[in-house]
Order: sequence, then C-alpha cells, then structure tokens
Amino acid sequence: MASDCSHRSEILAINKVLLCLCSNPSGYSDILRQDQSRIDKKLKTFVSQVVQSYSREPPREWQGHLEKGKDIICVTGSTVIFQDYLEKGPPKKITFCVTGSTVIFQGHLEKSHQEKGKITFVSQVVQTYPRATKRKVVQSPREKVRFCVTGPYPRESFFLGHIPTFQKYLKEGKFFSEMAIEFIRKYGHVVKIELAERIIVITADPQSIRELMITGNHTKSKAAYEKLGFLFGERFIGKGLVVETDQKVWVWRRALMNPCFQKSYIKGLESAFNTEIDLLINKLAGLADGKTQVSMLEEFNHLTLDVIGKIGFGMQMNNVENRTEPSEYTKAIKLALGGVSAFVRDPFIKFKYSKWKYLADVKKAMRTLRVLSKQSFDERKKQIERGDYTPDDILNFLVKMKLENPELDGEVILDDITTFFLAGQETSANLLSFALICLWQNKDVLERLKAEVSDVVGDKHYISVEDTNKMEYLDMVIKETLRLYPPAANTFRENKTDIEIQGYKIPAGTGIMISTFVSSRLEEFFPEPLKFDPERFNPAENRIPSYTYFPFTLGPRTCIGKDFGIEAKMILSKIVQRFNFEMDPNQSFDIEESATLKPKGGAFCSFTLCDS
Ligand code: HEM
Repeated sequence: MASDCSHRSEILAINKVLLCLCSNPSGYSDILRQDQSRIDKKLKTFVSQVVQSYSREPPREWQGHLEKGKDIICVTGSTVIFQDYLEKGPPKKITFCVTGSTVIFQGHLEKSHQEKGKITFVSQVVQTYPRATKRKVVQSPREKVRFCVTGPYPRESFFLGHIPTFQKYLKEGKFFSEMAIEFIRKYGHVVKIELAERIIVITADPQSIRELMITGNHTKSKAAYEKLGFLFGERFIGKGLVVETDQKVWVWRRALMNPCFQKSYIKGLESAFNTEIDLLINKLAGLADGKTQVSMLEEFNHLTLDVIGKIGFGMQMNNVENRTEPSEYTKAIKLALGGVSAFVRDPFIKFKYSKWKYLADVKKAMRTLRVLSKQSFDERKKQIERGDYTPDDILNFLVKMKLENPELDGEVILDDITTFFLAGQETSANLLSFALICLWQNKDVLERLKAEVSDVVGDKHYISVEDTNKMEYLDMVIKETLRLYPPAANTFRENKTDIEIQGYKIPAGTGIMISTFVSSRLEEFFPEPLKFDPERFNPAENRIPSYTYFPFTLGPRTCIGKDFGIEAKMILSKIVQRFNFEMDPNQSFDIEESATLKPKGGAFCSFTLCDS
C-alpha cells in the first residue's frame, strides 16, 4: 500500500506541475527553479526529461494506480486523441507526451479547459525542438505511433533509437526476436521500437494478428521486404512471391502458382523424396560407428537442396553424396544466404570498409544465382518448345506460366526460381536439426516416436505419404518443434487503414512485426513455454489459443510450400527408424538468427544403427 500512496502523490504532483506549466507561459524554467519542498528532486528530473526528451510515457508501474476519468493526465500534440476522449471517454492507456507548441490536457481539468482543448505550451521548449514546432497539431502517421504506443524508454540514442540496444543484445549472444519477446513481456502485447528513423510496432495481441494476417485488408511491409528483394543494391529475390508487396500483383501471381503446390502434386513426389532421402540414410549408415560426429544441420541443408533442385527444377545437385567441391549453385546459395544474415545482423554493414570485399563476393553470388537460374529456364523453355519430354516440376510450371502469360516479367520468374530454392530449403533443414535436438533432449518423446514409426512402417524402407499421415505423434513433434524453433520467425505487415490494438491507435502505413516465435513463447498462451511438450498439439484437446501459433503464417500470405512438410516428416521418421543417435554435449544448443532461425552449434550427432 505504501507504494500505492507514493505513486499517487507523484501523479497528483505532476498534475500540479502541468497546470502550472499551462497557466504560466514561462513555466518551464520557473518550475525548475521551484524550491525543494514544493517539487522534489525526482519530480524535477522527470519534468525536465519530459520536456527535453520530445516524448515521454509514464513509468509503467504508475498505470495501474491511475483512476479513470479522475487523475488521468494526457498531454499530447494530437487533436485526434482529444476528440476521441470527448466522444468515447478517457483512453484505456495513459499517454504522457510533450510534443511542442500545442498541448492538450485530458483528465481532471475543468470541463471548460477540456472543451478549450488547446493550451499554449512553454515557448523555450518549442524553440529547442524545431521538429516539434513544425508539427503543430496535425501529425504524420509515424509521429502518431511514436506518441501512442508504449515501448522501451529512454531510447539509447536520439538518432539511432534502439539500434544500440539491439547491438547490446547481439553482444550478449541474443538476437532480435529475443529482444522483441523481452519487450513484449515487459511492456505488454503491443510495443514500439525505433530503429533510426523507422518505427516498428510489434504485436502479440491475438485480435490484431487476426486483423493483420487473416482479413487480407493489409499488405506486407514495403520497408522490410523491398530491402530483402534488392540486397545491397543487387537484385536478389527481387519481386519474388515472398517479397511482393503490391497486393493486386501478388493476388494474380499467387493464383497462378497455387496449382503447382497442391497436395496431389506433392503426393506425386513421394518416390523422388524416398530416393533422395535414402542417399542421406545410406551415407549416415556408413558413418554409424558411434564416434564420427556429423553436422546434421549441414547434412540436412545438402539434402533439402538436392531435393528442391531435383523435384523442383530437374537439377542433379548431388550435395549429399559429393564429398569434394560443392556445386556452383550450392556455393552461390550459401554465400547469398550469408549476405542476408549479415544484413539482418548489421544494417550498416555496407558502410564498413572492412566488409566491402565480402559484400562484393555476396553480390557476385547473387548474380551467379540469376545467371544459373536463367540458363535452367532457357534450357527448359527450348525443351518444351521442341516438344521433348520434361518432368512435371516447378520449373516446368514456371516456364509454361510465362509462355501462357507473356506479360509476366521474365526477371520476376528468375526471382521466383531463386525464391523457391531458398524458401524451400533452409527452413526445412533448420526444422529438422532442431527436431533432432529436441528429441535428444527429451528421450521419452523420442521413444514414443520410435514406437509410432515402428507400428506404422515396421522396418519397411519406403515410406509413403499415407504412412506419414498415419503418424499422429510425429505431427505433434514437428508442430511442437516449430512452436519453439520456427525457422521463419517473423513477418511484417503495413496496415492499410488505421487500426486499434489494445486501445492504441495505429495509423495507416505503420510497419508492424508479427512473430510466431514471440507469441508461442509467452506464458499466458503456452504454460511452461520452454518445455518441449508435443501433447500441447494433441488434436483431441484443442489447447492452442487462436492466433498465437503460426510458423507458416496465417491467411492469404501463408507459406505456399507448407505441404512440403511431408518431406521433413519422411526424413525424421526414416532417421528414428534406422538409427540411435547421441549429440555432442559440448556444442551450443543456442539459436542463431540470420535470415532464419537455426541451431548455432550445427547439431552435431554420432549414430549407431538400431539393429546393431
Ligand atoms: C519447414 C518449412 C517451411 C517453413 C517453416 C516456412 C515458413 C514460411 C513463412 C513463415 C512464410 C511467410 C514469410 C513472410 O511472411 O515473410 C513463408 C512463405 C513462403 N514460403 Fe515457406 N516455409 C517452409 C517451406 C517452404 C517450402 C518447401 C517452399 C517451396 C518449395 C516454401 C515457399 C514459400 C513461398 C513461395 C512463400 C511466400 C508465399 C506468399 O507470400 O505468397 N516454403 N514460408
């Protein structure tokens, strides 16, 4: 109770200060000159911070102590908020900002003051902050977000915002999504962060996630995806399906692509999947001496690259079998993906002289990818035009799509080829590596999974799509792995209309991050969130709260290749069917966030054959 009283007296004291500020136009300096008995030191510091720092929100711990309609103070440069208050009553959350020449008070002021609405603020402050003076009453969307939504304060740098905070997290070995989850836990289900001039709102509020992802009323964020499309100024995945932000163009192209990813098509790949996966199984069998350490992250990467190359583009890449030089395409993909990671970790990398050589290599790799994609495309086009036999794969589909729709930009088709290679490969490899780690750490789950695989397929080596569909526990294991370790953790939207998230107004045009990694690790949605418990996904129980788990995202922009999950299921079931494995306990089991989330230590395992 003592703390309640002290918060309350602070709030009342601040009311007085603000009244004093508005009744006395030279108030700012006067207030700071007041004697200690009237305004204590803490309050003085607070007021000077409020005035000097351009915007300020009340310390979070005060919010529960404010009485609605009585002690609420809202000082803001936005008439919108004031009008809202008159129409709808006091806002749910308290915003406490000083913005410039015009200030609006809400709360316990006399009715006459409320209706008057505008009170001239201290002139010295206005002059100190010219950006604030220009703004007057009407604010740009970006400024409104700055003032409305809570977030970590003060920012470490006026110009860079939270970039230095992010860099500190990186130094501690943490990554962006971990920083986001800490902020959400601390400030509530909607927070804002500022990265230099960009504001990003992060939401874990289920209703807003529904609005942003399901309704189709909002688009992917231009700021986030266009940079990825043209990385370091070089066309990378350009305007490929993942990064297309023009809603109309995307709807058209997605409709053209959908038939290529239907379940029936994937079912037809069953035999090709088995052949490719068996190459890895045979390789592991040759190494299964209980001692040889194998990086399963690397092996899975090779396998998924071989699979997408073969079944998607008719390319024989032989990464799994090849013990010498990787193919040119493989090298280029690795380098390009490394470039994406480098960009995500350090947006200023291109300004660092020491990195220029590396960036030149990355750009060259991106050009190589396009050249090789073009060669494959042209070759297949000729085959189709000649009437030769061609496999019914993604490349065939893309070539025919172009022939039937000549208005389609050829460069965009190349973007898509690169997109499918990248999107379809690393995500699955990371998922499988995390799954092995989780199984090794949870032996009871591993035993139950082995029992299920044995029940369904015995020691049969060919595993069909039907077999995997019968493995309910395998499905739960994969889902739980994706909950804790979603390879594609975040998606970014731009709201096309003003929306409200938990009482905060988010003006149209704001960049909003939605993260399955964040939502799926919140205690309030998933009790004991760090516990690996596939039972959460038991279909008989329906325990997953809506819009809190979305490793493939939700709504129209959901992953087009999610049914390729069948490939991951086949791989995992074949591994647990044939091998016992141990992980090297000395490796790191931390997560590395680059373009995707992956296990930092590389998931090193040693194997023995089950029947040995
Ligand atoms: C475990 C495997 C996979 C995971 C976790 C995954 C996850 C995702 C996520 C989260 C998105 C949304 C990205 C965003 O909003 O920025 C996405 C989109 C996409 N994924 Fe996947 N994906 C997987 C496998 C695949 C495969 C195998 C393919 C293709 C062969 C693929 C192709 C795509 C494409 C083309 C999009 C863009 C869809 C659109 O915007 O219309 N993905 N994926």
